[in-house]
Amino acid sequence: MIQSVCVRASALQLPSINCHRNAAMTDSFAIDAQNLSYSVVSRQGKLLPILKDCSLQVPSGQFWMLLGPNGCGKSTLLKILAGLLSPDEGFLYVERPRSFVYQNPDHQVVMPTVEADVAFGLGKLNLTPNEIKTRVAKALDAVGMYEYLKKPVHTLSGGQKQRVATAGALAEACKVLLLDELTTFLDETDQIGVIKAMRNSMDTSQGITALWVTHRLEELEFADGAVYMEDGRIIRQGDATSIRKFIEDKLASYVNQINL
Ligand SMILES: Nc1ncnc2c1ncn2[C@@H]1O[C@H](COP(=O)(O)OP(=O)(O)OP(=O)(O)O)[C@@H](O)[C@H]1O
Repeated sequence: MIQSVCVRASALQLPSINCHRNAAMTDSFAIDAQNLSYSVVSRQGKLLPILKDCSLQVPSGQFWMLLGPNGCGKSTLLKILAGLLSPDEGFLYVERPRSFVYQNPDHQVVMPTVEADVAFGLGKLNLTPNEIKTRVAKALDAVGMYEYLKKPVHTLSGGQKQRVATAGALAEACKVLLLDELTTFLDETDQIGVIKAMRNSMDTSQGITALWVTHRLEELEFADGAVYMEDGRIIRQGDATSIRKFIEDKLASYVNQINL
C-alpha cells in the first residue's frame, strides 16, 4: 500500500507499512504510535536496533516537539511517522494527509519563485486557478511571507526558505506536519522567525497537528507538548513546561556529576 504522504522534495518511493487504525484509541490523537521498533542490518550482517518499543501520542491540533541527544533516533522516528520508513513492529496511526519538511532549506524549494513553489504541490488537487491563488496567499500569510510572493527563491534566506516550504505543506491542506530540525542551519534571527511563523500558522490554521524535531530547549516555549528520547527509547512525554524542566534537571545533574 502506497501512503498518501505529501513530500516536498523530489519524488520518493514510499515503502509499504502496516497501519491498523483503532478508532477507539486514536480519535483525539492525530499521531498515535504504539510499541514501534525499527532496526537496520549493518554491513557485517548484524542487526542494529535503532528504535526500541517507542510509543507516543500527539493530540489533534497541537504543536509538539521531539527532543533528545544526537543519534537517539529522532529523525528515524519522524520518517516512520511520515511513512518514509516502515517499522518492524508496532501500531501506527497518523492522520492524513501528512507532510514531511526537511532539515536543509536548500532541499525544500524547487521552483523559481515563491508563488510557484508554494503552488507546486497543488497541481494534483484539481483546483481552479483562483482556488490555487487563494490557497497560496493564505498559506504564505500564515507564515508571514505574503509580501515575498513574486520573489525569486534564490534571493531568500535559509529561514525564509523554510517558511516557504512550510507554506507549501499548509497550502496542500496537510493535517499533520512533520518537521525535521528546521532551525539547525539557521542563524538566531531566522531560527526565531521560523518558529514564530510555525506557531502562528498553527494558531491561524485550524485542525493542523505538528511534530517538530529540535535540539534547542528554548524552542519549547512555543510548543504545547514534547517527547524526550534517549538511545532509541521514549523516556518521557507531556506538556512542554514539564518536559523542559525534566531535561534541564537531567542536564544539571550531568554537570554536577562531571564537576565532582
Ligand atoms: N540506515 C542506517 N544504517 C545504520 N545506522 C543508522 C541508519 N539510520 C540511522 N542509523 C543510526 O541510528 C541512530 C539514530 O539516528 P537518527 O538520525 O534517527 O538520530 P537523531 O536523533 O535524529 O540524530 P541527530 O540529532 O544527530 O540528527 C544513529 O546512531 C544513526 O547512526
